[in-house]
Amino acid sequence: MPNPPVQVVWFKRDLRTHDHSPLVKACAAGEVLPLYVIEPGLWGEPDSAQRHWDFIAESLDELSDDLMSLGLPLCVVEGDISNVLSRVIACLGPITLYSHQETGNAWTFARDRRVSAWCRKHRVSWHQCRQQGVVRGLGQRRGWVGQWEALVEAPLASPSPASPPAGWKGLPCLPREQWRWRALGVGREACPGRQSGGRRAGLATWRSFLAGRGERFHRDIGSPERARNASSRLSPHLAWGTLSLREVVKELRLARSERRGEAEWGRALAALESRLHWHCHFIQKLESQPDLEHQTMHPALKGLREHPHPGRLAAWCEGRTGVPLVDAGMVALRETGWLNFRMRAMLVSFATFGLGLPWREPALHLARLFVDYEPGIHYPQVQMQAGLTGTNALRVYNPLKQADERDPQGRFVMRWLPALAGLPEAWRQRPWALPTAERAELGFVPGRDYPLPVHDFEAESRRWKRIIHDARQTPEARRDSDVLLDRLSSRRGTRPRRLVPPPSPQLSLFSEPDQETS
Ligand SMILES: Cc1cc2nc3c(=O)[nH]c(=O)nc-3n(C[C@H](O)[C@H](O)[C@H](O)COP(=O)(O)OP(=O)(O)OC[C@H]3O[C@@H](n4cnc5c(N)ncnc54)[C@H](O)[C@@H]3O)c2cc1C
Repeated sequence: MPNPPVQVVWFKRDLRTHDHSPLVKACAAGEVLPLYVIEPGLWGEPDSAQRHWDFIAESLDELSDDLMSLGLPLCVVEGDISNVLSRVIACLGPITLYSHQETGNAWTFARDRRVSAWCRKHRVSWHQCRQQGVVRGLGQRRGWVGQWEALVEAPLASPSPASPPAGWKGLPCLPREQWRWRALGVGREACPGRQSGGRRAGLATWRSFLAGRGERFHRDIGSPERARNASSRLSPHLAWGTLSLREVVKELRLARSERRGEAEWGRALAALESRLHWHCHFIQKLESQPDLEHQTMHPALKGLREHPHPGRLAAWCEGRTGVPLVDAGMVALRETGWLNFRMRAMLVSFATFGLGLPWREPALHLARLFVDYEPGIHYPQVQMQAGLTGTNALRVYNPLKQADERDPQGRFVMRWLPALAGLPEAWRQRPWALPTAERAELGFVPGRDYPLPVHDFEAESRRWKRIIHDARQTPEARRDSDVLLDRLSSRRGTRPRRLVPPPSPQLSLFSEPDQETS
């Protein structure tokens, strides 16, 4: 009689054992091999960075311990996933493959197609489960909200103890010390203030939010300084899957019912729940239109802003544009790997409108700096803030106005740009305008002690706003906007659909045999 297959659980952006449907199913089915593959192709992509790996490695460390308590080893292997799976079969015999669905970048999409073909060729069943409220192969958004609700309302899944296959030690699993401190990726800037990886750090962050620091969430998330403490800080844990979206939403709803009658908490928790919807709403956009990673979203806006301006790009990337709130944001991001939403939006808005840069290089630079880099949120957000969706109101952030509203005393700017700390409050956000008398008295020379603005960013912004506004007004552009709205928006309304969008390119992944969703 042939051996029963070994259940291989392939961990990707789901570095936990709790509420992990593929692991639960595998443990119920037989002997289990938990597998994490360090894929050189993925780490050679321009959006990868050492800080991502450092967060992942800390998370794998804990995952390994948590699996051990179920009786299972974590096998970390380096190589191409199809080769690794072939090696597993050679060593252990037939397998069944389990994983979560992934909406990653174009590289992971292509890799999943290769894995799918490999599975067909080797007659391996590949069971893929949903972990986000993202629906694979969705052509348009009607009913999407109901599907999100069904996912988060489903019970949490706990794996039972299981045994590994007897021969697993014959696999080329790397010892912990070899992967734990590995140097990988292209973005190597040190990140001393990075959030720690691992489920325990994720739970501690989440519990501290619920226990107190979240009460002012809705009031403080717009402040670059206060948002660090007031917002949930769940993003890297959701992006790398040390926490599951479902467990967070369930605990959030419980907290909402326990705090009924506490008005501030009610507003704060409702605001957070909306954002957990947006999380999946944005990832669904990339799932439905994967070329958003490389292509400008709206056809009428393609090819408009193409001049690379290498000097301006370098100044923006290095935090020396001469505009303090922009530069402080970039330095804070480099040092900590995190910024609040508004600062992220402003950095993109400044790069694309204020400096007239094409969106792609700034998007990659930010992807490498965000510890929580999540392609499905990142690229649609970048396109939106660059004014390229054609469907949203054109919103351009002026960093001087933002500074007056969000950092009026210049605390954030002083913290990240110490060169400006000695200036009186009125000039911290506009050091170029420091009067001559004060320059002598303070010994501060604009252009020497802090860069002068590289460019007339206000005039450049107005120019791009006009160009993009005009390009959106043609009948063809409006027609294209309707198609995009139908495909990518999750409005609940009954607006009649005017055009049928083309089928989703991801549909091919969904419709391959041996794939299931749950
Ligand atoms: C240009 C740009 C790029 C971005 N890139 C990323 C990215 O790569 N990864 C990422 O997780 N977020 C990204 N965001 C969204 C948002 O800024 C971050 O999720 C948020 O700042 C993370 O901090 P937090 O966990 O404390 O968020 P909270 O405000 O506490 O929100 C909780 C969770 O909700 C989700 N969320 C919050 N705001 C948004 C939003 N506007 N759109 C979609 N989901 C949201 C995130 O998963 C977040 O962790 C981007 C925003 C912009 C403008």
